[in-house]
Amino acid sequence: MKKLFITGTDTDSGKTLVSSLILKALNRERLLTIGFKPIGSGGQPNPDAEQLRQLSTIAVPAQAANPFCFTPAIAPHIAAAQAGVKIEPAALTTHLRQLSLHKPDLVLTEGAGGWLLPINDDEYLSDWVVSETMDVILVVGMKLGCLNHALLTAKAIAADGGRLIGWVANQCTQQPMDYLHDNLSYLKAHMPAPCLAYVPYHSDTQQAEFTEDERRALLTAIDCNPAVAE
Ligand SMILES: Nc1ncnc2c1ncn2[C@@H]1O[C@H](COP(=O)(O)OP(=O)(O)OP(=O)(O)O)[C@@H](O)[C@H]1O
Ligand SMILES: C[C@H](N)[C@H](N)CCCCCC(=O)O
Ligand SMILES: [Mg+2]
Repeated sequence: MKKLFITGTDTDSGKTLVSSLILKALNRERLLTIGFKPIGSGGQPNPDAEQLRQLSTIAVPAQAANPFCFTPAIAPHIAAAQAGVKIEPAALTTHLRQLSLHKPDLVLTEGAGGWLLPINDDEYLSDWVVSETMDVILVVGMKLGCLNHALLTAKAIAADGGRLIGWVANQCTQQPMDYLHDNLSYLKAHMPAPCLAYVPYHSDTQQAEFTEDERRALLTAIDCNPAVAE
């Protein structure tokens, strides 16, 4: 079972949208997929988890797809403390193992916020991701400030011992950022992993899909040979 983790340069950078595009691309290869949002804040049920559940080929209950679910749209460790819950890495692993019993080819785990998300007073989600040896894809929300956010995140992933296999540029604002092309070129030259896709702004995100080349780049990055999967 492959374990893919989707992180972002920030909250609202486009992790759920890009996760959805990845699931759509993998589903076309008839791979068995489960979308997992272990920790979510901002709604019950969590809207991200529900979106990923709809695009997963294996159906799992809402609670299994999003075991730590908090209503207020605040940092999850604060919401957890308010609810009298402590989020611990061992529990995250238990929930992931439960999903593995469905025998998926791939579990796509969406983070919350960015790479260094506190899960309690002492621990970060990123440490659990590294301990689970997940492949990481970084979603870069293309807006002013993203160069620093993308480069810092890539540095942190490497320093933590994580495996960044690629990044996706996501035009997360309706008005494209100024000098988009120059910013993209800079990141392509300086990020330590390949750019797998550029996602333009979509007025209807449900219609969004990767191009054929992007789908192939993704399958190569996660080491899924289409010929074998078909
Ligand atoms: N390329 C895009 N085109 C149109 N809308 C977008 C695009 N990227 C992001 N959005 C919109 O911006 C909002 C934030 O995107 P998204 O929910 O994917 O971010 P996120 O990183 O998953 O946030 P969170 O940290 O809450 O999980 C959503 O309403 C989404 O539809
Ligand atoms: C509510 C929001 N959309 C996300 N679900 C949670 C973002 C947490 C960010 C924590 C932080 O880094 O400050
Ligand atoms: Mg999301």
